Amino acid sequence: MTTPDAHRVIDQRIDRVVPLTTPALLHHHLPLDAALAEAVVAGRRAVGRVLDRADDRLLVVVGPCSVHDPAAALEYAGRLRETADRLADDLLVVMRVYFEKPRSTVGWKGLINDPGLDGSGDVNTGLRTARALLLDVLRLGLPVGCEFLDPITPQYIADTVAWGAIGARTVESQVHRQLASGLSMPIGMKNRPDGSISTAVDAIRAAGVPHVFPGIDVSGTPAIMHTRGNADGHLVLRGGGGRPNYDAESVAGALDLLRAAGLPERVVVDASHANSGKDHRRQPLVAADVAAQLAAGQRGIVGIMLESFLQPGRQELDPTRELTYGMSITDGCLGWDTTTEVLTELAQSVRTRRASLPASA
Ligand SMILES: O=C[C@H](O)[C@H](O)COP(=O)(O)O
Ligand SMILES: C=C(OP(=O)(O)O)C(=O)O
Repeated sequence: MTTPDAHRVIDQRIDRVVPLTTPALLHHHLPLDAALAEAVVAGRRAVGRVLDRADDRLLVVVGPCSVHDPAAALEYAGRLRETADRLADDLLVVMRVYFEKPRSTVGWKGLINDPGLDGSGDVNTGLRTARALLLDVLRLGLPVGCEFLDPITPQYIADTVAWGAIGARTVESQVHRQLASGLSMPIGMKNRPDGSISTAVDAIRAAGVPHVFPGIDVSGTPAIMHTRGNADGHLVLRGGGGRPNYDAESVAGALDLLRAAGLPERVVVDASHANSGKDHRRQPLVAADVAAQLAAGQRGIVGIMLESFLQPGRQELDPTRELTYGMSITDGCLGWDTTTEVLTELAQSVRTRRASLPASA
């Protein structure tokens, strides 16, 4: 307190302050060893090569809408690893391991914020659980993808991540654009919930250049971050404003916007969210449309995102009822069987695209 009256003006709406572990301490207890660090570097490089079309495979970011049960997420990762290996000639599979949920109004904000699923907000446990799971997924041999929402969480987990997203609700935020400019992995910028694509294009441009902003360093100390800019920014089409934007015409329009902005013409299509009207049963239809575009030779689509878990659909987080194992508590997900069918179809479409294009294209 700086003056005797400070208590009258400081933290008037803060109920409680709980110490937070530092990134360095978490890394100390849950280290990324040399082999895993090499896997992260290789994963980021592989994603970058697909984005640059030096590799003609399709990037597939697939996994639960959110992780609420690490055991179920790890079981999912084990299954995904086998499928990813089987389809590795055509698909670069990155597992969605999402711990931070941006909410339209209120709701569960993800495992880092509330690992107890009960509003108790034990962020220290959340960070520890999240990092442990990320390391486990890496050990299984899968690269991971996360959304970065809170500006300080990357110091705790970003060293494990091969692909990141800035979500639809934060893509216009300067804080998130600055953050993306310093993140070490390729970052997908979602179009805004109202469907605005130009906002995401602006975000790619903003994150592509250096910034200076206050943050924390790995020791947890406040620090002025001088970033280099992220050249691997790309657009993620997730639909919005009541309409999808995965169809060929929308994709062509988005590629035009990127070209006009002097950016690489490449998009990832999110088959979920407003592209499926949040109905998981529609994701295969979106994927089939994307597959048809690929088979017709569309090279501007470099990736797809699917929300998928062990069980299809979603369930309410209701403290009075036991949760169904392997089912989403946020947006509805494809079940495992449908996921493998969709991935197999996408791999076939990549082969068709490859066969239809000259080798040097
Ligand atoms: O991906 C998950 C949700 O779409 C996102 O967190 C927003 O959810 P909400 O609109 O239910 O808050
Ligand atoms: C919240 C998400 O997506 P969006 O930002 O597109 O709503 C998500 O992918 O989990």
